[in-house]
Amino acid sequence: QEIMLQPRPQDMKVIGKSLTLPEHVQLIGADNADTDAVNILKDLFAGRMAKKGFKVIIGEKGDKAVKKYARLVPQKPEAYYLSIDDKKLVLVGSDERGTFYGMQTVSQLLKEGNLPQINITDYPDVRYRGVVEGFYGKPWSYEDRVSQLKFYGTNKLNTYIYGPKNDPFHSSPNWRKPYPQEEAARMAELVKLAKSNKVDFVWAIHPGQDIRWNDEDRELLLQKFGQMYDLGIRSFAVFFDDISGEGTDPLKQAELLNYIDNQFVKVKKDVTPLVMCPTEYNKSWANLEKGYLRTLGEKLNPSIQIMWTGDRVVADIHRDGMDWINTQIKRPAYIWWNFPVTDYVRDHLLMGPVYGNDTDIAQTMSGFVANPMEHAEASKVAIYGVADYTWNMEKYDPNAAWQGSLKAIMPTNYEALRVFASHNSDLGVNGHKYRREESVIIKPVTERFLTAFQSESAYPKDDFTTLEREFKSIVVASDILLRSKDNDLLIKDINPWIKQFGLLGQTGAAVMDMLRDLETSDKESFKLDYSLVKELKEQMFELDATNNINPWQPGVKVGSLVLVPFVNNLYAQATERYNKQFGENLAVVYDYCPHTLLSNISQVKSLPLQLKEKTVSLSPSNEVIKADKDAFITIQLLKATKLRSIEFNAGKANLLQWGELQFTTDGENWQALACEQDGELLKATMGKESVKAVRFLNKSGVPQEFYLRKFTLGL
Ligand SMILES: CC(=O)N[C@H]1c2[nH]c(C(=O)Nc3ccccc3)c[n+]2[C@H](CO)[C@@H](O)[C@@H]1O
Repeated sequence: QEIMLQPRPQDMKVIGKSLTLPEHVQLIGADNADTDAVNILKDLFAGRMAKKGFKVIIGEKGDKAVKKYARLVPQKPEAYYLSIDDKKLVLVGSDERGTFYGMQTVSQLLKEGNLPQINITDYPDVRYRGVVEGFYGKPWSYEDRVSQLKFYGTNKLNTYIYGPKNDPFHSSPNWRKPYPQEEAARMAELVKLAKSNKVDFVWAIHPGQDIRWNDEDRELLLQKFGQMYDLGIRSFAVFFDDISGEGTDPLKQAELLNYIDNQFVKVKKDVTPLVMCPTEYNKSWANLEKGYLRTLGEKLNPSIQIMWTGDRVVADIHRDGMDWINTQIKRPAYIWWNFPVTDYVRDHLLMGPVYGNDTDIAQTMSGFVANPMEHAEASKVAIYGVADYTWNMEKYDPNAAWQGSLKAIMPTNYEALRVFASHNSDLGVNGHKYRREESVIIKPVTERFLTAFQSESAYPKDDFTTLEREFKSIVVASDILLRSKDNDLLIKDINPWIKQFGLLGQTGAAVMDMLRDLETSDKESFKLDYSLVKELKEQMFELDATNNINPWQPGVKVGSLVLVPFVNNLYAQATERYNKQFGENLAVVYDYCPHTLLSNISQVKSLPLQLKEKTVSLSPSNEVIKADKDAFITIQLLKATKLRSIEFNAGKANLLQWGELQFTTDGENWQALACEQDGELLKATMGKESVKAVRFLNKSGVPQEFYLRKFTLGL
């Protein structure tokens, strides 16, 4: 059976049949070998230690115990040589981390009391590998970080950069202040845990927005680094991203960083190379004439690492982009990869595979850290992938890593998590124009099915079965995840999304039932299923409106790229088909809308309201609308809301001669809206009031005819 290790080793050969774990194990070299590695070893072989028995020889290059094997260890940082045969286990690290990582591999190899006979020569491709907690929004909790640091140790990631934008003591103006006692103590505990997992805890400071280029601030910054050093931190970063003003001066930035490097890093001697995030941290912002990057490249001490997000703020990393930036900064860039961060799409979860970065660029970068979601556990899917990608880049397999991550995060209910994650991986429309694949397997089935259904040809029955089965698997997956004990932190954190996912599964299953009712001409069942879908959509709307409230992207979106549009489309198409087949007039609703259309015009009253991206709009009608005197068309909102815009187009340039746009704040007293007419389009001037309803009224006292081209409220 193929041995799958995480991350994938550089070279592995099975050399014989599996061994049953020997009853007696004789440790050789443990006294000098890496303590953390020896602790793992002693845990694995607990109760089997003896003076004689199966030899376990462990140590780092230079240790006497492993001298005869030293030549087999690659001359690279964090490398190890591991050999297991029927007489002995030999583990030699090029350094302590290498031995530790070798023990992580032994832990994975030991399954149900058996060990394979195997030779492994292994080392990481990328020097600094891990995570930058660098997002806007709610910082990770202490519990989150404990779980993360252990996960990094297991997955051979060696870097955690602490830089949460919303930590007041990380950024302006309180970067100058020490952490309060309790927070400092928690930080010190995390630093200890990081150390025992061979993770560099890099504390980042973000001073640029208000830093003054003077001795006082320079000393205050060194003082803060000194306080963090006293908490046990031995790795430091200075971020100059997302700032404006004096702090963006590259010469001043370089002078400050060199000063820190010379007066702190080099003086302390046990501090790792300084890391900095530049203000121009992606190619789309680079101003070559100003020479910001060139200045940093020329002036910054060579040991200082310069971070880079790629061709854009959110981008996958490619060879040409790496060659470009490395020329500019005169050193290999240290990648800050803005994935799976969702602080700009907070209503979505990104739990799909890590893919899209070139796999022939390991030698072009000094580091690669991922900026995660505020959802720490859910971010482990991507972090696991980054661990595999940065350890052995050329052999990286996105899907294998993705499947492995799901098993690592939820070993028992892995299949339920796979269903959930497969439909929650795209970001939706966003300002960075960064998208991901989603629902990859079912996507072609939905497209083929909808095309067939729309063309009124018989849809493929096996596609019907596939879709029906997928929706049922979604309902089952949601139920299993909600009750799973595999990973309480994860289930608690993404609970609203799991519930929403279950509702989506029920909605999809009910739409498929509507199609079956059409097939069997079962009108009553169709109307029941139609109502069930309407009810489920209202529940999804309600869940979306009352969870994950935030000023940026509130709500809880699931399956937004493929499944939700498919279900909405099919619901509308099936209703249209029903109305045509049975001469009925059920509202053809695409997407649930909590707001209400009121009208005394029969042609208008059953038109659906659509709610899309914070805009409520009445579906336009192609027919001529006959409006008696005092006829009205009203959009009534669920609750009084300040509006961004009101637009009305009736296909008439003289509209204001007989009609009027009005609003009410209480649903009873109406006031005229000041409007400007641009051709046929009426645009209201917005006031400060919260509006309960807007209506168009025929106040001419005589019937009028017009077209309903647009009636839209911007929320
Ligand atoms: C280096 C970096 O990406 N910095 C921040 C950052 N900055 C931006 C910007 O888009 N910044 C920006 C855009 C336009 C104008 C000023 C700043 C995105 N991000 C990340 C993703 O949202 C965010 O997590 C991160 O803290």
